[in-house]
Amino acid sequence: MSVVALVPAAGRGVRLGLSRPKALVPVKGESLLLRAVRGLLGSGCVQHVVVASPPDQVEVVAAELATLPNAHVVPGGAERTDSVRLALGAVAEVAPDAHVVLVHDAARCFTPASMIRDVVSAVEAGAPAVVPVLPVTDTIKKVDELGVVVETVDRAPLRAVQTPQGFNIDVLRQAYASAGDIATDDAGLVERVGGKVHVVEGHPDALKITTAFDLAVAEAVLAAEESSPSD
Ligand SMILES: Nc1ccn([C@@H]2O[C@H](COP(=O)(O)OP(=O)(O)OP(=O)(O)O)[C@@H](O)[C@H]2O)c(=O)n1
Ligand SMILES: C[C@](O)(CO)[C@H](O)COP(=O)(O)O
Repeated sequence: MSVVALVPAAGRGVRLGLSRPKALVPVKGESLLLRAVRGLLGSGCVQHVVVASPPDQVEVVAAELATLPNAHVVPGGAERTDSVRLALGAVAEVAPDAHVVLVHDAARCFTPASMIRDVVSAVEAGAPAVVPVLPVTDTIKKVDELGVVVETVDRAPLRAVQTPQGFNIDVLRQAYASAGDIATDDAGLVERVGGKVHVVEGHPDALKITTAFDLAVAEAVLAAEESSPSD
């Protein structure tokens, strides 16, 4: 039995605004993707990784990961969900004995190993689906189409969701087979087919690098971790 991680990395990074796909953008000389995949394989609980690459960059991405054993590359799709679906389709060949599947954004490349292990452990303990979460710290308001506040939402039960998200592999396959096409995260598809999604504690270091500001934050996180490694 093995754990396989799917890494959707086929996005263009429009909000980051650089000339290359976001996953290939370097932070201190190493790409987000290389850092993310090495983090998964180095966590000690992931045996295989399937990366969904920008379709026109498959060879570049394969070369980027050439030093990592058990990292496989497939062409991604137009939306994140399409990329995950394509990577999931490769699992039967790449890791036929997989019982747990993680889905992890290349853009969350500083995720602590302990958080990856927590997600895997929760699935192995019997949860069909697991997401790491953080409490919401801002006040949250609903606004109408005119930009007027209609409600202040009680934030106590709200959580911001990170990746890796972990699944019993049959549960994720069933969700992708029957839940329809678009969701902003993979657990959302499981929810749609009535599956129970459990939570574990997330971590601020698992931020999703989306904007130039996030990239600057990532540089700072890396500098801090290099000066006092915790994992
Ligand atoms: N068609 C897509 C779109 C996104 N992703 C991946 O999904 C993750 C989360 O998406 P996001 O952070 O929004 O990345 P981008 O889509 O690249 O960003 P943007 O929306 O700014 O273009 C990223 O690792 C991204 O590469 C993907 O594999 N396939
Ligand atoms: C999957 C995700 O990272 C969970 O927070 C997030 O939903 C991805 O959203 P994006 O709009 O594709 O960046």
